Amino acid sequence: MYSVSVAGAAGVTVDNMPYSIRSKVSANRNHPFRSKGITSEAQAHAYGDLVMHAGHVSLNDEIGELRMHKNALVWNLNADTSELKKQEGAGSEEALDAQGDPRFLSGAIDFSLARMGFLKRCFKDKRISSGDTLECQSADPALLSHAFELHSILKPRNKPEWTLKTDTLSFSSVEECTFWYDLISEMIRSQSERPKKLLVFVNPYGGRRKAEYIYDHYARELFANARIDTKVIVTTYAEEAKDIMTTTNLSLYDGVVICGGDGFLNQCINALLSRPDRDLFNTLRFGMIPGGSTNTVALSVHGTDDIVTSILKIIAGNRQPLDLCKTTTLHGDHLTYSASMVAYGFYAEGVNKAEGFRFMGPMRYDVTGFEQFMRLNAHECIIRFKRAAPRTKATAIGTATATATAPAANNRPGHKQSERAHTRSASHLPSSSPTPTRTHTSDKFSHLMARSAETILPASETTPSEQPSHMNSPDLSQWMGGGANPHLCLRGCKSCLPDPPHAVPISSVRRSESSNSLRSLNLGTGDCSHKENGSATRKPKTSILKKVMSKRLTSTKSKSLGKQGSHGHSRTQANADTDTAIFVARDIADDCAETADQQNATDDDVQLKAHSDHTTPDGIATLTQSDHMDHTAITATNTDGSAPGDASREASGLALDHTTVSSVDSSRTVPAVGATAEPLEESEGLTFSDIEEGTDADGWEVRKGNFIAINALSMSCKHPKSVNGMAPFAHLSDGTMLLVMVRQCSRPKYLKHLLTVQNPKANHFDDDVLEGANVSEFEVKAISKPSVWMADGEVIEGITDVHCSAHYNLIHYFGSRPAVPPPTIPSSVFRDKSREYP
Ligand SMILES: Nc1ncnc2c1ncn2[C@@H]1O[C@H](COP(=O)(O)OP(=O)(O)OP(=O)(O)O)[C@@H](O)[C@H]1O
Repeated sequence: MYSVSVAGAAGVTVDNMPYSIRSKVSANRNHPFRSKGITSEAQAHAYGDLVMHAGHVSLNDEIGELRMHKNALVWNLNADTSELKKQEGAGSEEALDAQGDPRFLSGAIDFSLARMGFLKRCFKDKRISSGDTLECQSADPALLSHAFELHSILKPRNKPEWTLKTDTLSFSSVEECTFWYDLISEMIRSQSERPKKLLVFVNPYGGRRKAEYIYDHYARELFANARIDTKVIVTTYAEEAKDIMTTTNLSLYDGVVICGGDGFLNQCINALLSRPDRDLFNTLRFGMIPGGSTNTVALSVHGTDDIVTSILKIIAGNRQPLDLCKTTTLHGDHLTYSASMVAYGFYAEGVNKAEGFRFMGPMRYDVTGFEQFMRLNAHECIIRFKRAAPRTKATAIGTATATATAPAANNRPGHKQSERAHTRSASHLPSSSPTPTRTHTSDKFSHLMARSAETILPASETTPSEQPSHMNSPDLSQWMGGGANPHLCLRGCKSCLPDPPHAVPISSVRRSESSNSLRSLNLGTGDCSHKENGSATRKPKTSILKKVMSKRLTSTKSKSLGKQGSHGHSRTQANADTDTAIFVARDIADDCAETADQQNATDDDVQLKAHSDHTTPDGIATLTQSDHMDHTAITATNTDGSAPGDASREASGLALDHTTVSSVDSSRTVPAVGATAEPLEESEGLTFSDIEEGTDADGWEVRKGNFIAINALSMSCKHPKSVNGMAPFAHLSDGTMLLVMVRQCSRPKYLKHLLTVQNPKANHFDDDVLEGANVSEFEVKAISKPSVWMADGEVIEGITDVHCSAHYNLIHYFGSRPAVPPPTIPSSVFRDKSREYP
């Protein structure tokens, strides 16, 4: 980014020069290229030899090419570049003399709107036709050869929309002109973050089915002028983007851009993370040109769903790390990753039903939302969640740096696993995580780092006091995990954490274990999570993995027993260390199991063995990891040869059954929404009434009852109808998500809640029907009347019981947070009519 003072625009941030498009065509900043019915994006400014870019023009749906030829501007209708080249070589241009009209000749070679209108009339009158070439001599070639156009991006401080600005710079000599042209070109080239090659997927099916139009009329020209090479694929079937994403060599691209909605983006993200070389997520960026129904991700990240803003952020090469939520079954079978929202109940059912009303466009959500409201189903379930402690940049930097300076012993060859485990535990989980983080990394050091980080970090550009007064309500701290001062995720956000200095391994994606996991509950409700379907029917994990998981249970035995009153002693240090090793082992095995179905790792990979230093009284954990991150195997055996975990299950008194992973009854069908599960009284093991609300032995909080909606939001989830979003204070990259639980209530109360969500001046967390918690993990087990789950607007078929965990900075997005809060008036209410697509 460079700040260059140009004539009449002092201090403008010059971000992109090679545009050949001028926004003066339209007074409407959001649609700079639309005016008077002419969909022309052509403002070809050809100045002598310094033709910046000719670009494409469209006139009456005809595509043409503008270019300079011997000091004359040539407009060749319907000619593609190869055709032009051929013509040039053969010198066979057939010029149509348009000199008869003085308007055409008088204004030099600036094809302003009037001239485009004139050309349009010519076209209509059949004075010119497709394939004709127009030639026009410059009125003042001497002047024009000493000037060029500078195109810059304006980033207003008082609104989130970015706009284009064009300045014509004239110089007194060709030398001076060339000097500045070269200098600015060099400055632009030195912006290393700008993408050079993009893979673009256009979904002609999503939203109002205008994605192709949006891409052609907004993005194509801008990308071409910014010299970004694009491979554009307009999808022809639902899973095409996923198929291409899993087979294409993505290392050729700087980013994947979708022109569509959140569901389409979700598909591409999941496709990347399912690849063997998914480490690409460290470098590859995702971008979104809003072309779907809600475009929540673009709205939440940029603060606006303005198409031009999204495109300009891609061109500028902005990089915004995003947390993802990973959803698995309670048994750990991977389901999906989501960037914005995971929902159960009200919203998920609404989205599910809305699929049948796609022809209505975004309005389908209103229709099904109304139907949902009239039904107002509540779903009986148990929710367990682990609150995330408020994090600050300071503490995060402390842990990240502490990680980077891990003890040298871990860096020695053959100790690769320990190193990985260390990295993960220290930097990618919320600090409140009870997982086996290496707390032995000097607390004093972390403390010092935290202090120094506080000193060096720039203050947030937007302090809470600058935000609207209703955003500072002290009541809001109740759902922030207590203590944190809630503030919006704006530029310079204080809660979002800096990207760690090291690459984030995918294996940072982990879930923590707790002995009271809901999967261990056998309430006789029928496990609805195992319907045969795409992702839900993944192969069960290896028996080795089961052993390790059971091993983990064994190690937590004393804790469980303590709860039961059989043994009151606390765990020994040896046991705690074993936990660490086994936990790490389980984590790697998780990765292994996840990737096993998606790839066949080559057998000739060099295997590195890392043996855990920790020997337990009842077992040894052995890790075997290949050089390749995803080629990992793991073994764990009890010294007595028995199946690990059996003892713990017997002793704990809970019907712990982690081994059901391999004994899933795949013939089970999913209960229909609203169906009642088996009565609890007749079930084996625990009954629903045995579960108590409050905090369990693992420190997780438990809620039970009838819930209308359970939503987990990784970002503010702004929506055209909810200008602040469902979670106004959620953050893009703080490693947490906001869990929102809406209990059963009367229709008027729920209506009030829905209206409050839409009211930008109200705080819907004041509603007593709702409880919010900033969490790092949660799990839900349906008891009766099971509903459906949805991730980023895509329904997860056949799943009712899930485990979700927040994962810090898992992908990078072409975007940046806005500097200012969203306007207080919902854009949907006063939407500028000119923003509607034709
Ligand atoms: N050519 C196609 N034909 C049919 N379906 C498609 C095609 N291309 C993509 N899809 C599917 O369309 C679905 C919805 O797309 P998208 O998310 O872009 O729109 P949306 O659902 O209207 O918007 P939003 O998610 O913002 O509400 C995706 O799940 C995707 O798999």
